[in-house]
Amino acid sequence: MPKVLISDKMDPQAARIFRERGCEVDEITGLDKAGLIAIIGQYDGLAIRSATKVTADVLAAAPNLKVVGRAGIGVDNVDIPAASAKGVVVMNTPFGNSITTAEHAIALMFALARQIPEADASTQAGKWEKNRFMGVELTNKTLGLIGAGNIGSIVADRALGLKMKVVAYDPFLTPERAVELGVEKATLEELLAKADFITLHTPLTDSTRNILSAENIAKCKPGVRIINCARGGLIDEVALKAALDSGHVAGAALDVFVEEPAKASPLFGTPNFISTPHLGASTSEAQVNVALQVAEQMADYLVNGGVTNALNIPSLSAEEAPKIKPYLGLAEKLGALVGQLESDPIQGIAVELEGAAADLNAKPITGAVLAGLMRVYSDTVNMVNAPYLAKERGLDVREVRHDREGDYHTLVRVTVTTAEGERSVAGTLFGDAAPRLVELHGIRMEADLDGYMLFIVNEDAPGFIGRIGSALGEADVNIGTFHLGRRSTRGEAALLLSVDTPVPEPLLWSVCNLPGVKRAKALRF
Ligand SMILES: NC(=O)c1ccc[n+]([C@@H]2O[C@H](COP(=O)([O-])OP(=O)(O)OC[C@H]3O[C@@H](n4cnc5c(N)ncnc54)[C@H](O)[C@@H]3O)[C@@H](O)[C@H]2O)c1
Ligand SMILES: O=C(O)[C@H](O)COP(=O)(O)O
Repeated sequence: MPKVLISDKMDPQAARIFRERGCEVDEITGLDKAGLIAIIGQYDGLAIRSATKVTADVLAAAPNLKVVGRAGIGVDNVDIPAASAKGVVVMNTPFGNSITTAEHAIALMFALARQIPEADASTQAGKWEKNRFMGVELTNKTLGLIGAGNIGSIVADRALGLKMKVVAYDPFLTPERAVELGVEKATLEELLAKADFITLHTPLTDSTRNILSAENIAKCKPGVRIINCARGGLIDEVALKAALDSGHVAGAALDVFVEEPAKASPLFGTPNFISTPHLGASTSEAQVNVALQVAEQMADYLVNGGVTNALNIPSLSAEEAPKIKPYLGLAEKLGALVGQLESDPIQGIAVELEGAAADLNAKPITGAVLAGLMRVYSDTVNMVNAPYLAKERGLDVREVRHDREGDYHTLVRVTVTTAEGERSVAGTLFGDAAPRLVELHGIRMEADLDGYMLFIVNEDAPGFIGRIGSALGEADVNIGTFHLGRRSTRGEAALLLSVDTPVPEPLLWSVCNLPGVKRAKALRF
């Protein structure tokens, strides 16, 4: 039974779903790095929010870990390249808290416009400072939206409802989408010059870090009010403090900080500055959404191999997963076959899909071929890290789909290129489920690739099969199945035998030395 650790505070629905889907689950929150490293080794899945940092050393201490699930959107607390290299799938829940976070941005915009937190504190202190708190209306003001993705679009919709004008800067926003959203597409410079309020809704990347730098803050309209419910690091906090002090920025509301938890900040105590402790996603509705979704997704992966909302592997819908699963088995076996057969370094690999296979998502099938191939060199390779390792090794990987109908209703062909040229193997699915080899190096041959096998290339000549049978018999190696094929009568032939026990090295040598044998390889599936 897969074992999952929930390491951040999560709605109890997550644990319930994990159990219902057949996973064992522990909830241990508040662990420091050493504490997490000490226990992570026992788990197949790790469910987190933003507090747990899944660093390379945490991953290194997690030999059984298969999936990290983020109950939320941002995955900047997960070292995705390190997870990919270790074959760990990283998933998030990209929509479950979007409305809630957009509402928090709108709430902070209102709070800034009417200085609600300061007015509240003053009133409760018995001051009744009616003349001190003069606000501004939102109606007819311009909201500058930096980032018009899921959350940004919801903010735009709500702001338009408040009769604001919305200008948006997002390099991926198409003119058509801008029209659909009812926003004016702008450059960053235009936005900074026009906006009365600016709200940030981008991830933290190299292109967005300090997008509100001292220089860009200086380009803003005097009296601008700034809201950040996305990620700390999008605003230069020191520059923001200076701009608040000078009055160039009339107010700022941050839910997120460069350093979190933000126990101290140059901004704290600044007039017209509002802060919340990363509460954007903290509503009961959003937390139920993300908890249910992350547990469903992780359990689906751990139990059925279904992949949804993964950031480092192509997704497989619940509908696709059962259809594609037998292909993954076939693809791994074909990859393992070519990986074991080739002695020369493989320079390139082509995965061709024909018939019914051509209608499927090729990425996971290619991932499985690469995993089978590279597992020959390392048993920690899987579908997740295989494409990364292949890229790292400079392997040229191609996917080809053929519309043509071949001899089989579905076919996967794997062709490898080495210094010696190209060689291919092909397989089909019998009854849409059972993987079956149907071609090996251009020779038609039907076989199950299973257990211990012996592959022999020889000259087709009378008496050869008897000699092989005797050699194996003398070494007490029992033959299970026997598959024969040849290019032409008395030409090159190939033999694929399944055997009950491993082929010992001395037997392999004596087979190689039999008259007519060109080469022989012991295989394992
Ligand atoms: N405060 C919270 O609790 C909270 C809750 C949920 C999400 N978030 C954060 O909010 C952010 C937005 O989430 P989302 O779901 O809308 O993400 P999203 O991926 O749907 O949208 C992000 C948008 O940013 C745009 N973008 C990327 N680079 C840009 C750049 N250089 N300049 C301008 N735009 C750029 C993208 O094109 C995309 O449209 C994320 O960082 C997420 O982690 C915070
Ligand atoms: O990216 C997110 O989903 C938000 O930052 C929410 O983070 P949290 O789950 O820690 O509240």
